[in-house]
Amino acid sequence: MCAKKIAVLTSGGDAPGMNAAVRAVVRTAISFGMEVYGVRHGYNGLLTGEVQKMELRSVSNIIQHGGTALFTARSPEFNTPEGVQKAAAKCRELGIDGVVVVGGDGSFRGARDLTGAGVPCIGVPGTIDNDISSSEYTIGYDTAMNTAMEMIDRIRDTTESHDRCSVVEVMGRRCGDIALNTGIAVGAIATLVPEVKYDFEKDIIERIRYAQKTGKRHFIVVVAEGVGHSEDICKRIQEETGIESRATILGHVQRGGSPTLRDRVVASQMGYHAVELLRDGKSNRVVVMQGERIVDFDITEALEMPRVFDEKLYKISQDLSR
Ligand SMILES: Nc1ncnc2c1ncn2[C@@H]1O[C@H](COP(=O)(O)OP(=O)(O)O)[C@@H](O)[C@H]1O
Ligand SMILES: O=P(O)(O)OC[C@H]1O[C@](O)(COP(=O)(O)O)[C@@H](O)[C@@H]1O
Ligand SMILES: [Mg+2]
Repeated sequence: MCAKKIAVLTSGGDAPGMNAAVRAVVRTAISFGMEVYGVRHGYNGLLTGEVQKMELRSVSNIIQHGGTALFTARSPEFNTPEGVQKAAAKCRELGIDGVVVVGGDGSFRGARDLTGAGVPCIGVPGTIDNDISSSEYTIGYDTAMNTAMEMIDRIRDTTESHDRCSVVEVMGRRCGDIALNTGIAVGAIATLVPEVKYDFEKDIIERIRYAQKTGKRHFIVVVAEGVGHSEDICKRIQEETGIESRATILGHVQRGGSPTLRDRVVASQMGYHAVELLRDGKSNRVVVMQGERIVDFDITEALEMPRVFDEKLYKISQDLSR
């Protein structure tokens, strides 16, 4: 059945570009003659009925803003069989026959369960981590990496002035993509990612010593959040090399800020595609990027796809940082 009255929500960690996705869903739905509702605070809004009708102007002036105008949440109540049934009942009560969920892997599991409870859902990947295995790209990733790069460039100015070593922790719970890319972009001497086991002596100390011999006097080590222990790593570097060292955890600064052009455009394409799917009577699909094209997969199959770590990019990062 083709959806006539749809809802859109943002869920999990916010990501720059989520607003562009919401705007695209709302305006596409209206141009297809559908009614569209905005759900606040992620799945929590479906449980409490925090739902409002959206018009063309409801999404004016948000495309350039970070965060999510619909707010977001991690909802423990929804993450139970009873919670999913309660949310499905609320959708039926409101006459909502399709939901676009903008979020990460956790949110997609929720979308799969809600579809199972009778409410057709479409997932749109919005997370800075780029950890959705079925998609080459997730909304917010480009902005977050550029923010991390700019912050580390600043750290480098002061690190260089003092001939120090800076250990910088970037976000990425189970995924080293932000670390790997920013590590290359800032010329880190070592980059630690959760996908590759590291040896402290070989992968950090020996690299620093070799570069010291060739005249290098300041060092940046990038550590993914999923590897952690950046304070300890920093202390050990200072103890073993005698180089004065400082640790910085970049944290949530990476999740905020105005989305880059890439995030705004990809979010617009993905939001549009999601509404096309609901218009065509599809459900339990996730919108993804494959080879720079926007396509879709079954959510359940997409969630089972293994993540592919870019070994070649990792090798490049190793060979260039000397
Ligand atoms: N296995 C699951 N089944 C149903 N709902 C889930 C599941 N995992 C997560 N969710 C819902 O999705 C929300 C967002 O997931 P989370 O993992 O926190 O963020 P993200 O979507 O960014 O990965 C959770 O708070 C929960 O309500
Ligand atoms: O803001 P919170 O809830 O502490 O979550 C932090 C986590 O969210 C992220 O920023 C994004 O992850 P999700 O997209 O899975 O929410 C991770 O990089 C980080 O580990
Ligand atoms: Mg996640």
